Amino acid sequence: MSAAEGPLVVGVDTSTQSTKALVVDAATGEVVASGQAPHTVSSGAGRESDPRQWWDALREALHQCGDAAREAAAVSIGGQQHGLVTLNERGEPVRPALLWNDVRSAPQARRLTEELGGAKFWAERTGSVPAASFTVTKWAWLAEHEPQALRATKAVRLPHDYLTERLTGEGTTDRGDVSGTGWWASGTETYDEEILAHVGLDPALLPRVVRPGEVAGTVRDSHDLPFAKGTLVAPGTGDNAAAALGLGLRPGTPVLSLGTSGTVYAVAKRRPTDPTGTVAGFADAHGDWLPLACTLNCTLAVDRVAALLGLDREAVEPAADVTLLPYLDGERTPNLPNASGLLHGLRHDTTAGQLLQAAYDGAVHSLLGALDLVLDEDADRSAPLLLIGGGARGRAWQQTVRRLSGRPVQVPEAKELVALGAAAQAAGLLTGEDPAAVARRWNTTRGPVLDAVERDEKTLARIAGVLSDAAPLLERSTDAH
Ligand SMILES: Nc1ncnc2c1ncn2[C@@H]1O[C@H](COP(=O)(O)OP(=O)(O)O)[C@@H](O)[C@H]1O
Ligand SMILES: O=C(CO)[C@@H](O)[C@H](O)COP(=O)(O)O
Repeated sequence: MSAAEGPLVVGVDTSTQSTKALVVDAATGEVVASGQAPHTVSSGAGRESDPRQWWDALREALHQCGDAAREAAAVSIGGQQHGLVTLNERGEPVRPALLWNDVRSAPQARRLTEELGGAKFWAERTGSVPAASFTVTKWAWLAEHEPQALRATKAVRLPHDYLTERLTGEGTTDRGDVSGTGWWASGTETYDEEILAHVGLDPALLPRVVRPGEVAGTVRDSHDLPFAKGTLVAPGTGDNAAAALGLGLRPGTPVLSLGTSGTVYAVAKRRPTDPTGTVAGFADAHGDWLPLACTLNCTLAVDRVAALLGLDREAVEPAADVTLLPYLDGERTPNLPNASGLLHGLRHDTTAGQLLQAAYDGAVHSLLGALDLVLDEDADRSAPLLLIGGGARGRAWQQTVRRLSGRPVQVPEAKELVALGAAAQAAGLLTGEDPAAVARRWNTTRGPVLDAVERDEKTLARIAGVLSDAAPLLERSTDAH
C-alpha cells in the first residue's frame, strides 16, 4: 500500500503527442506516480491518429505508474479537443480520427458558416464560429470525401469520450468538450438539432452529456488496465478545460498554454459569442465558460525552425528586424488555414539565433493578440499570466512572453496541469467538492512569478505590419498541400 493520506485518484491527459497519467493523493495533491507514452500523428496534408493508439498509450502510461494505479478509487480522462472519432457497431474505429490541427476541412468550415446564417448565427447559437478545427467541419469533410466511412459510422465521439467509453462501456461526454464540436447549442446546453440535421448527423449517434459533478460510469469488467471493476469514472473533459480545473482558475485570470497548440483563455461568468471567430466560446467543465483562442503553430513549429537552423531551442539572440510567421501547419489564429511559414527582413548580417527568436516572437504574437479578447472588461490587465504546457519550461518561451506581453508571468511548478485537473475532477467525485476548489487546496499554481518588463511595442507593430501586408500570400495555399 502507498503512504498516501487520502484515497488515490488517476488523472489522464491524452493530448496530441502523448498520453500522460498521474496517480495523485486526493488529500494533498501529491503526485505519487506518473507515466507517459507517445502517439503518432500523420504528416502531409492531414493530421490523423488511430484512437486505438491512445488506449495502448494509456495502458503503457499506467503501467509506468506501477502498483499505485491499482489503488485508484476514481479516474478521469482529459483529452485533446475537437477530434472526430467514428466507431462502427462493434465500437471499433471506422478510420483514424481527424484531429483538431487537420485543416483539410477549411472549405467545409466556410461553407457551413455561410449556409447557416453566417458568423453571427453560429456565435450566438454555439458560442463559436466554426474553424477547420471544429468537429462539425470534419464530419462535413468526411461526408464529402469518404461517404462509405460515414455510412459505416454507428457512434461519433471525441478523443476523451473514446477512452472513457472503453473504461465504462457507456457513451458519454461533458459540457466542456462537447462545446468544441459545433453541434452543441451553448445557450440551451443541448445538442443543436438544426445543425445536426443540416450536416446529416443522427443525434442517436452522439454520447450523453454528463453534468459537472456527475459520475460518468464505473470501470467495467473486461479491460486490460490496472483498475478494479467498479472504480468510479468522472466525466473527463477537453484538455484546456481540464487545465483550467487543474489551476483552480477563477474568472479573469489569464492562462497561456504552450504545447502542440498554443492557447490563451480565462474562465468567464458570461457566455461568449464572438462573431469575429477569434475567440471560441467554450464551456468549462465546471458550469462557467472558457473563452479561448488557439494557434496551430506553437512548440512544434518553433522546435522545427530550431532544427532547420541546427540550433538548440534556447540558442536565441535578440531578433533585430527580421520577422518570421511560423505558420507551418496553416493557422487558426489568425484564421489562415492555407498559410505556410513566411520570412521577411532577412539580411547578410542576420544570425541563426535571431531567426530562431523571430519564430518565438511570431508564435507568441498571435496568442497575445487574442489575450484582451478572452478577458472580460473588468479583468485586471496587470495580473500575472499563468504560463503552462511543455513550452513553459523553456527560458526562451518565458522571456518572449514577458517581453511581448509586458505583464508578470507566473510559471507553476506542477508540470502536467491537464492531468492534474482530471485528477481534481476524480477527487471531487469522491469528496463532493468542486474540482477547482480541490486544485486550489492542492496549491497547483505554486511557482515563481517573473516580474513585468517593458512591452516590446516595436516588435509587435513590425509583426502586425508584415501580417497585414502579406495577407494575400498567407491566404494562398502552396502546391504540396
Ligand atoms: N524544456 C522545454 N523547453 C521548451 N519546450 C519544451 C520543453 N520541454 C518540452 N517542450 C515542448 O513541449 C511540447 C510538448 O508540450 P505538451 O504541453 O506536453 O504538448 P501536448 O499536450 O500538446 O502534447 C513539445 O513539443 C516540446 O517542444
Ligand atoms: O484545438 C484546441 C483548442 O481549441 C487544442 O488546444 C487541442 O485541444 C489540442 O491540445 P494540445 O494537444 O496542444 O494540448
